Amino acid sequence: MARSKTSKQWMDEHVNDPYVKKAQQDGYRSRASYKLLEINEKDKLFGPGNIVMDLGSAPGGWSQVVAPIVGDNGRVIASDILPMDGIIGVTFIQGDFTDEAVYEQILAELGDNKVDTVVSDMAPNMSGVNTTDQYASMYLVELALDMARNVLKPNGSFCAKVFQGVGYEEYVKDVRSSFNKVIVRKPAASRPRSREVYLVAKGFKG
Ligand SMILES: C[S@@+](CC[C@H](N)C(=O)[O-])C[C@H]1O[C@@H](n2cnc3c(N)ncnc32)[C@H](O)[C@@H]1O
Repeated sequence: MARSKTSKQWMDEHVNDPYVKKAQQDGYRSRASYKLLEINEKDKLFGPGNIVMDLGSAPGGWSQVVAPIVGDNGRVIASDILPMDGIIGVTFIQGDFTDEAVYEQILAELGDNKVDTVVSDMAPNMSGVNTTDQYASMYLVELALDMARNVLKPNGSFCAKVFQGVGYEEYVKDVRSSFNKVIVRKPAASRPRSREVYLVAKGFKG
């Protein structure tokens, strides 16, 4: 009963959501595109010729934003546990990011290149149990930070979705230890009642 009420609420919200409508009009696969567009407008996360890694990329809304900006001289390496339809200029690797073999496959795809910006919009399937969900999501952002530390060029950038809750403050501190500047963003397209925020970290200390 409670469940069907929640799904109805979700469906009503989804149908009336201005970003869902806008995404359909603009040809974006996801309303999440508007979060990254807003963040990039403010924080200039990537530009022409950049190499960008997009973690938790499906269905592709963020890659669709990044690929035309980095252009023909740039590169986007995207990965998700779910399949993703192709996007010109984007190399996609499907697999579970917590699986070491997948992590290694992403590194292999990169070869000797270093990355200008790592973005992560990864979020686990929510079980509804707050502590379980919080631990699962913190684990994913910790792995994303680990990847960023491995692949970023000195002065590179990192942007990750993080849920405020247990472990959040420690995580922000950990990010601060590797970057010169860390800002917390809550884009307009992020639902107010969601505990998600986006950490934008610039100036990787290398
Ligand atoms: C909010 S969605 C990303 C939306 C995307 N940024 C876009 O604009 O289309 C979160 C994604 O994280 C992915 N994800 C969750 N757990 C993952 C894992 N263990 N490994 C890889 N991807 C994962 C989900 O499959 C989902 O596609």
